[in-house]
Amino acid sequence: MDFFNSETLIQHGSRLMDQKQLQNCKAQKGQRPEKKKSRDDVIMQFCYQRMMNIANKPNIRSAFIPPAYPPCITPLQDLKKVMFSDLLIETHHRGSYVLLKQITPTNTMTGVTTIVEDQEGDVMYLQLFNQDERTAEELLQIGVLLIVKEPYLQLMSDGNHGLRVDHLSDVLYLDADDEQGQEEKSNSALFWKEKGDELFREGKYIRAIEYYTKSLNCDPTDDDARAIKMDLALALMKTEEYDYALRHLDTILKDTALEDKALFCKSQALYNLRRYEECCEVLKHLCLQYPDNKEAKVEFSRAIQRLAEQKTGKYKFRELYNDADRLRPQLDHATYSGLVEVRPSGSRGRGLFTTKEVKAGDLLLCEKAFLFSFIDADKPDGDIEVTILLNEGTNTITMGPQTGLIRLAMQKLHRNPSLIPTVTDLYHGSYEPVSVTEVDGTHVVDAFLMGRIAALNAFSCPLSSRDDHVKSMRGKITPIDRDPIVLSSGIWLKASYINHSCDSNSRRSFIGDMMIVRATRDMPAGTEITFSYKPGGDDDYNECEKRFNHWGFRCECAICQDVRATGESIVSKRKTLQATLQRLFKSRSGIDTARIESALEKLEKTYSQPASRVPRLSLWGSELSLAKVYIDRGQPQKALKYALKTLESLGYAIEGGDPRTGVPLKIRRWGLMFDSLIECWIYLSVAYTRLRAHPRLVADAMQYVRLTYEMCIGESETFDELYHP
Ligand SMILES: C[S@@+](CC[C@H](N)C(=O)[O-])C[C@H]1O[C@@H](n2cnc3c(N)ncnc32)[C@H](O)[C@@H]1O
Repeated sequence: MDFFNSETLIQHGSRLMDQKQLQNCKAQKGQRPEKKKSRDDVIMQFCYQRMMNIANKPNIRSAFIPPAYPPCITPLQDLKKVMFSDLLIETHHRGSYVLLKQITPTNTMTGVTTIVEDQEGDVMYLQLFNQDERTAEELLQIGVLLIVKEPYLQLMSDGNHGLRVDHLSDVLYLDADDEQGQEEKSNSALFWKEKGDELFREGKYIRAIEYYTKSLNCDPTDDDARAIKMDLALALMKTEEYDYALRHLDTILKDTALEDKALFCKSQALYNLRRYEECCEVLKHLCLQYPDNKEAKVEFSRAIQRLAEQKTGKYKFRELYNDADRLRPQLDHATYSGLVEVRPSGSRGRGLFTTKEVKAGDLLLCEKAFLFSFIDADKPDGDIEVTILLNEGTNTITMGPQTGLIRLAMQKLHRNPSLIPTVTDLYHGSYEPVSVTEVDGTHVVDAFLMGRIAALNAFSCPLSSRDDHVKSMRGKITPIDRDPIVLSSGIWLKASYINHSCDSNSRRSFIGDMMIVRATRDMPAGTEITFSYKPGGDDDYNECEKRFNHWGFRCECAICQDVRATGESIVSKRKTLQATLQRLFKSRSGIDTARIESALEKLEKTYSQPASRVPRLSLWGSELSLAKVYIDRGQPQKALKYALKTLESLGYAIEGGDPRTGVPLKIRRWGLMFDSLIECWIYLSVAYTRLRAHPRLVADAMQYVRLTYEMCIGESETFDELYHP
């Protein structure tokens, strides 16, 4: 089965959407669940499902996302304890909580599932979504006590009833010793520290943190407290809870015995939070105070490199490619955003604007993904897992790597709450999140808010724009026809403020999880940067109206406005002519250039506005194909004509370039940017060579090949490897 065939997946998703389960749920809403199965039957069924899941890992996992519901913001002490027998189907039990004991191992599917019992011995499925695997592995063990706040009882697809938890702060993991294992009780700080050390050595960092925290609560001496905090900070670094590590480290930095260890740990926490300036300060101090610390020197030079990238936007792109591994595309590089800032953008909300004048090709952003999820497409089909999420609230289907982003976001923010405001500030439409940010000592991150943010801000992307370009050069993929099930998806915080325009002035490209945005036009300071969210044409009136429904806006760029003003019948004539042209280019009896030229003339007549005002999206592709035909047939004059026409149709204004006069070729006004324009400029240079034009013209055309490559691929360091000048 071809997992990247989106049709198959969409059909699979639609079938699930139609499932009777949804109707059943609605019909039973508010009812008390019927007890059809005995406790043993429920446990046996679960264990069987778990065994099957382990034995034949399914390739497609699917899950329903219920209509949005807010996280619990009431402290536990104000909630009332209830039992399973009090719960009603499809109901959020506001003001209540259930105390549960885990009685089976876990089964990991789209969420983590286990069987729990309440204090009356009734059993039920518990489904925890957005949990990370490490927490599930370390904390969810048979015998563990949990509290689920404001429980939500669902009818599951297999007919069983289950508690569903989406928000991480709605589950509290109790200390099992509170209710059992009394022999483990101790008031000795060192007893708990030793237990923590043991768990740390076993790599069970979450539990080690639990024990170090217990140890600190047992009134250790000042010296012991500092040592425990150091161990705690090291465990927190392992679980990527850098904010919390910093909090503890700051209290022990005065301890001379621990200072270098604590400073080093602090520098690493700051580095991981991408606070490079502060990180450099700490490492500078550390290197001065402890000149023998070799590791600190290495880290200092790494942090200095990041800071330089952040400040200057100078990257060694070759290094980025070397670092970007198919299996580890997350790169260790800093974000540069020196020429842009977020400002209000009228009816478009906020947008990203230039702060200085920029030239076509200038680097506007080189941004490290905040979140990144990918599928290794080189795996055999049988090993690829695809998740499909069916959203009952918005009636939408999400699949592929984007489905992992919500879980990643929840975990990252849960571990590092200092990052929450930047993420929750991203556009989330009309979704209204709860205003409480902390409850029961835990930060509240709304899973449905993250869902909206991911849906409206995530971009799908290739793992390398350059590799894609090479593949498309070899005819393996056509960028425009790319299957919508792409292989990676991420959220880039700054780039999330870039609004869409079909008539855009920038291009984004990717190396691993770094997004590179370059200007494709000369722009004065204060220009709003736009790029295209979704490729589209100007030959489908209805599509033009609906293309951005997902994002909740209608594009008002010059191209879309012109499609509307042109009217449905002329616009659909474009489609017919485009189909004719495609047929003519594919004709087995040979390409009839006269007929192609005549169809192109007719197509040109469907446009009433000059191309400099409204680029002609239906025209340029065929003009470029015709230029290639003329190059192949040794007719350089005609090739030159159609290559120049291609540029003109995309809104470019070209000066000079006449092979007879040799007046230098210069772009007076930049138009729309597409990868295929690299080819277009190559045809121009070939045509000039064959026409024996002044060598300056060949050089001018080649200079634009390089610049176009830089805009589309993100860098020009690798240009010469592909295109020898
Ligand atoms: C990724 S966000 C872009 C930043 C957003 N404007 C903000 O205020 O944070 C996408 C949202 O921006 C708005 N948007 C983007 N392009 C637009 C356009 N051309 N016209 C109107 N709204 C647009 C839509 O609301 C869309 O859902």
